[in-house]
Amino acid sequence: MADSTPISPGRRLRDAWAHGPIAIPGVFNPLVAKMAERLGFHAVYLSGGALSAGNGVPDIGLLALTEFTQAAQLTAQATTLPLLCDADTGFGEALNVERTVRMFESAGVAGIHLEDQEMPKRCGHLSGKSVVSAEVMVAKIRAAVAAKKDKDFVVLARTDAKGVHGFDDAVTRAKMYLDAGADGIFPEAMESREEFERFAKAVPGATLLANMTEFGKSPNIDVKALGAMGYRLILFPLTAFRAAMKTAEDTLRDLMTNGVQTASIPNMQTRAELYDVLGYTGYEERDRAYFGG
Ligand SMILES: C[C@](O)(C(=O)O)[C@H](CC(=O)O)C(=O)O
Ligand SMILES: [Mg+2]
Repeated sequence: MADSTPISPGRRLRDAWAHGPIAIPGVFNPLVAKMAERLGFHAVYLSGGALSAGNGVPDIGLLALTEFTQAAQLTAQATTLPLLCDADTGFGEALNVERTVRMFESAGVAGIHLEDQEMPKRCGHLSGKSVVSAEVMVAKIRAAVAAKKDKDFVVLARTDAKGVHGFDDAVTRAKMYLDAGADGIFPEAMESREEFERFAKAVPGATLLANMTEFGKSPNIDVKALGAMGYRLILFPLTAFRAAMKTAEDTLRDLMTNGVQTASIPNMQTRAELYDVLGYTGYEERDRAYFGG
């Protein structure tokens, strides 16, 4: 008899990168997740930076775990794609991390990344960060691995150590984090193509994530080239967010200046396009069918 167990989100994320490398776009709301699915992406990402900025606060660990998991749940429900979530520093210490993992997992998320920054954390591409000891981070990873119900739920360890203690410490930490049970490593803020390459060689065989955020310390490298270096998950955390915010500002400026939005209309998603992504007609058809029509 065929196994009817549904494939878990974590399993789907692992399967996606096994065929990888995959581009994982940050989706700053559930509608954007639907768009990404339609465009053929294999996974989507909930960025702490975008979630924070979208709610009007900087990315320094101000939003609560429940605010993250609520956004994650709505996003996961909007798409069949596996959702990778930013879990910042885990919302506390090792015991908090247990609960963090349980909450993200029950929100329907495929996996998270946890970072080794000290609070208040900041964007990994800013200077002046500090990191906790490797031992503290190892404890958090052990707690995360112990807490997951689905063995395929993905726990990636991000190290911000490169910008604090240098490249070698990032490599040492990566190895410790893998030994502690992390499924892969996110080396934050590599500063050149050569550093991305060197890191991949220093941690052979590991599942690696490359963060292609804009206006930071890393160069923008394409998915194919990063794949050839050994990276499997290529993150574009704020790409669509930054573009959308720029368009929003331009549109509001146009309206403010001209008292009418006509010039901005060509930049807009149309009503028909919106309803198409939402599957609006399907709702109407089902409603009629429930009434026997
Ligand atoms: C990946 C990241 O953690 C995020 O929240 O999206 C950020 C991205 C950014 O601020 O550019 C980070 O790299 O710290
Ligand atoms: Mg973040």
